[in-house]
Amino acid sequence: MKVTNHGVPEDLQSAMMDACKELFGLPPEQKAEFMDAGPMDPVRVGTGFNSAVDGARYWRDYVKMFAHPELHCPAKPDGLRGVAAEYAARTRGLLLELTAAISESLGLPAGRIAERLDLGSCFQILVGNHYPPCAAGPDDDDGAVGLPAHSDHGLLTLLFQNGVDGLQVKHDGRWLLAKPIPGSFFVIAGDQLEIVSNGRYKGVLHRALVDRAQARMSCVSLLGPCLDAVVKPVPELAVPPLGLEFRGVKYRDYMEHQQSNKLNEKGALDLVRVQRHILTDTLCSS
Ligand SMILES: O=C(O)CCC(=O)C(=O)O
Ligand SMILES: [Fe+2]
Repeated sequence: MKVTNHGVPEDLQSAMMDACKELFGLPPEQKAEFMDAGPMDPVRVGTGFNSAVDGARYWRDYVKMFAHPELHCPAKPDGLRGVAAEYAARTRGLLLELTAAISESLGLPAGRIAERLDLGSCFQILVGNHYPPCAAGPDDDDGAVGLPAHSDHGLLTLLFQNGVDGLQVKHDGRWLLAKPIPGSFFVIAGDQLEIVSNGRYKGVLHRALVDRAQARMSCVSLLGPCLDAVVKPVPELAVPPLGLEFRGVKYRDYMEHQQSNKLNEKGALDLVRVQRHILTDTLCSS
C-alpha cells in the first residue's frame, strides 16, 4: 500500500536522504566506531545485511539508527541529527495514525492495537540504504542482490526511494515492482502486525534489487512496539472457532533473533507460529 498527501514535507524526505548519502560518502575512519556494532546496538553502519553471518553477499551500504524513545545518531555529517530528529517525529506521527486506521479496519477501536502493544512508549528505527550500481544486475544468474526477500520485524514500515527502481513486493506468488513515486511512502506491514492481528494482516515479503547503471537509495522509518512488550494476538481476533495463530514473544527477543541470523524470507515468524498440524499429527498417531 502507498500513502500520498501524508503531511510529511517532501523537502524533509529529501533532506533525510541527502544526509544519509553524505554519511555513506564519509571516509571510513569517521564511521569506524559504528561498523563493528551488533544488531541491538543503537547505531550501526555496515554493508550487506549482517556481515557476521552472511559475509559480503549483498550489494548494500546501510545506516541504522534507533530513533525512539531516544534518538541515537552519528555525530557526522553535521546536519544529520537535526534532520533525523524531525524526520523521526513526523514519520512516527504518521505511523501511529496508520496503526489506528488498521485497528479500525480490523473492526477494533482505533486505539486497540496501540494499547495492546504499549505504543505510548513505542520503538522506532530509521534506516538509510544505498545500493551502488552493479554491472552484474538482477537478470544475470549470479547477479547482485541489494537485500534478499524478507519481511520487516516491526509493526509497520514507511519507505521512500530515490527515482531508481528496485523495490519488489511478493503478491500472489509473483514479484511486483513497487515503482518509486515522488513524495509518496510505501507502507509495509511487518511481522508484529501479523502477530497482533492473529494473521489477518501478513508481514509483506519484499526485496531490493540493484541497478546496473545508477545508485539506488531508500529511507526506512520503522515503528515497533516497546522493546519490552510481549506481543500476542488481540484476543478479539482469535475468538472460537478461530484459534491463536501465534504465541507471545517479547519484541526485543524477536528483533534480535531476526537481525542476528541470515535473512530467510519469513522464517523468523516460525519461531512464534502455533504449529497446529504437528499437534494434529501427534493426536492422530497416538
Ligand atoms: O531498499 C529498499 O527498497 C528496501 C529496504 C528494506 O527492505 C529494508 O531496509 O528493510
Ligand atoms: Fe525491509
